[in-house]
Amino acid sequence: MTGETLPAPGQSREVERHIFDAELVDDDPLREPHLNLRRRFMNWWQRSSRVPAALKSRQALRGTAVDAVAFMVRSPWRFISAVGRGVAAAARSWRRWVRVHDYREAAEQSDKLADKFTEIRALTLFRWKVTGIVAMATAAAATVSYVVYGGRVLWIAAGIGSVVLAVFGRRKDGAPGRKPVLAGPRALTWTMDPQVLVDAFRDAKLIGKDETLRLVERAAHDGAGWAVTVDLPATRKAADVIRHREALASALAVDELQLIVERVRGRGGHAGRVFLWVADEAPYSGPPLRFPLLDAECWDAWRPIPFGRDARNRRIDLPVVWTSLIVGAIPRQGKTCATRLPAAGLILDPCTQLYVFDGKGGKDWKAAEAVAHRYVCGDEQEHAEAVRDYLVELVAEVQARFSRMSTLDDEICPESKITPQISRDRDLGMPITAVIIDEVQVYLENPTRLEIEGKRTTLGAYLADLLTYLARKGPAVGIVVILATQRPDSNTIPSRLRAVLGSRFALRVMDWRDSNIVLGEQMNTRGFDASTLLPSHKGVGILRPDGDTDAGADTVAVTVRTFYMDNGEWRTICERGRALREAAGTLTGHAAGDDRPRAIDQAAVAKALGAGTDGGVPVELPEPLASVVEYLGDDLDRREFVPTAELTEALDVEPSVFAREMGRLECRPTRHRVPDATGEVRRVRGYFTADIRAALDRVRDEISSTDEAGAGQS
Ligand SMILES: Nc1ncnc2c1ncn2[C@@H]1O[C@H](COP(=O)(O)OP(=O)(O)OP(=O)(O)O)[C@@H](O)[C@H]1O
Repeated sequence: MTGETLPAPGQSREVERHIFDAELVDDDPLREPHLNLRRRFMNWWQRSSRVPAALKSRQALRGTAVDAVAFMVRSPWRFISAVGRGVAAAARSWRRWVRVHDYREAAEQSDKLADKFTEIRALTLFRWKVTGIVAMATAAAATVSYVVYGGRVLWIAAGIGSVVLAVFGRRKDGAPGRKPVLAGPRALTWTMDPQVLVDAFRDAKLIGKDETLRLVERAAHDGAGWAVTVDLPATRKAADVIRHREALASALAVDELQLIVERVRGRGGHAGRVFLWVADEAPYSGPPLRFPLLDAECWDAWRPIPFGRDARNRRIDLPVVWTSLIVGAIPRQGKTCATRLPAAGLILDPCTQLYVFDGKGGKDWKAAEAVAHRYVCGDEQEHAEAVRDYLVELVAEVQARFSRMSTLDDEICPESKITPQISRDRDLGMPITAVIIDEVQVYLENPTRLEIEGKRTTLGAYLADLLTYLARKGPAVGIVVILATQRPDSNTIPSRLRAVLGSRFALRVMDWRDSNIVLGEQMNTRGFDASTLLPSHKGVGILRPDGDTDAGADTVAVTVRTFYMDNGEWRTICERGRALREAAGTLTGHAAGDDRPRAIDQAAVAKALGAGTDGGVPVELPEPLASVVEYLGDDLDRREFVPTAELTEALDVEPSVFAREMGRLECRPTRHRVPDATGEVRRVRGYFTADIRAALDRVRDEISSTDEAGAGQS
């Protein structure tokens, strides 16, 4: 994924060299002493600790001026609130004094309240009298002063009094009773007062009561929002702030879609440095975003394809070669539009071959017929069978490409992986080949029973096997698999297929489970849940690209509003793609009127698939059981008990969510005595492996009985 274009490193080196040369060449020797003096003065100015930091650069001066203006603007309000707090604090202190609070408390604690009662009462009465006398004396003094000197003196006295109260009531961190219980709305106040930001972090439980933040960069307006960079206290992690973004948004009184939290990596970044950006208003609204490739004459499939913009309006590009993509959403959220974006990039590269299968059977993909090497549109049996035949053809093609690649010399093929040069060399016959399937669930749910090389299966399961093979092995030889589905549930998209799809894009889905199915296990607990997107957010989804994002490996996903292309514009792209292919002589297959299937070695294909699935159809275990079984491996039989803490840490899951999901599988935790690292025996919560094995058997039984019932019906 890439953002806005930055100057190439080579360019910046060139700029540096220019400055260096200019400093060496000086043909006026008379200016030299003057220049030296100036340089030495500047050096001293920059390094001297006596010169205030604010005067050392224009930027620092501007920052200080902004701070000063903000301070002046805030001062009246801060003064009034400090006086208010001073009045409350003074009243509270007087009350404690007049009630002889300390003496009373001490007597209470030593059980001598009854003995001291008369003394305390006498003291209380005396203090009330003192209060009365002081009040009367003050009133008399005020009246006399007013009569003698006029109203001015009262104003001066009130001024001095309020300054004294303001000093008395100034906010001290952690002082009880000095903080109002009900704070006003926080939105944007944090930009003026970093203390509000610290309070928000404390309220969201991201830092402790006694901990604070270090401001790395002061809040500044950046694009359509406010940005700030802070350092967390030692031992606190930026990844946790990202995970609990929603709590922080609540503490800052903004919608979670308005808040962007990123870990700062690379130079100047570390595990505890967080960048926050808060949008001024709800992002992702406004008119649809125009697709930049509408103005491109052609495109290189190897370049990341413009996909959309994030909340900060940064362009998000999606690489498609060497990876694969799944798009999932409930109907009418912009799934087809999102899938057509990478397809458009591939169409505009005349060296790319396209297999387009539309399970919906509408006109969304009709225009692609003009460029597609293979094209199927419809949800009938014949269509599912045609898709199967073409996928088998592709699996055979992958095998053929691997064997051809093994004969290439190291110079052409250095890594036994396709390169741009190989993909464009027509003699090698390995163009980038994209399989794009919209509404893939239509084909994957096909229940027709099949027997492939003696193994009983369904047509849908066989298609899933073929796609799994293509997504797993294909990228290395230039095969790109792009799938879109309206039903991102675990029964429709088997986990063996999901596991090999590199990039994921989830538009709005029904619940967090569906979101996790598209984006990956536990992504909701890491702060990414596509079910929280709004219905009005058409084309807005969470993108989890293959590999690291610019924001680093901890920011695994980004919310993106996709570019939009209407049917007319889509048709224009397809027509342009056809013209490019005609000119390059690369129009083949369906688009060139040739739908003849290629001769295939079915046995070799079945063997390849068999090797990929360990010779049998794997049983689909529900999560988190699948992850627990995978983590424990042989320990599932060897160990007797596994502590919950060990499992939740290893699987990186929220303990409460984990307990609930395991409970649903009738697997409940118990307390058991286990020795810790020091050998001391302690009672800890966890699961007996016998219970996990029993849950595993139950799930396997359920799956096989459903399979048999399905077979019986057909
Ligand atoms: N990026 C976008 N920006 C603005 N509007 C969009 C965007 N993407 C989609 N839409 C709107 O959403 C509507 C539905 O889009 P689309 O047909 O792609 O949804 P879908 O999820 O494929 O629907 P279905 O499941 O019925 O096929 C479109 O008609 C369009 O008006």
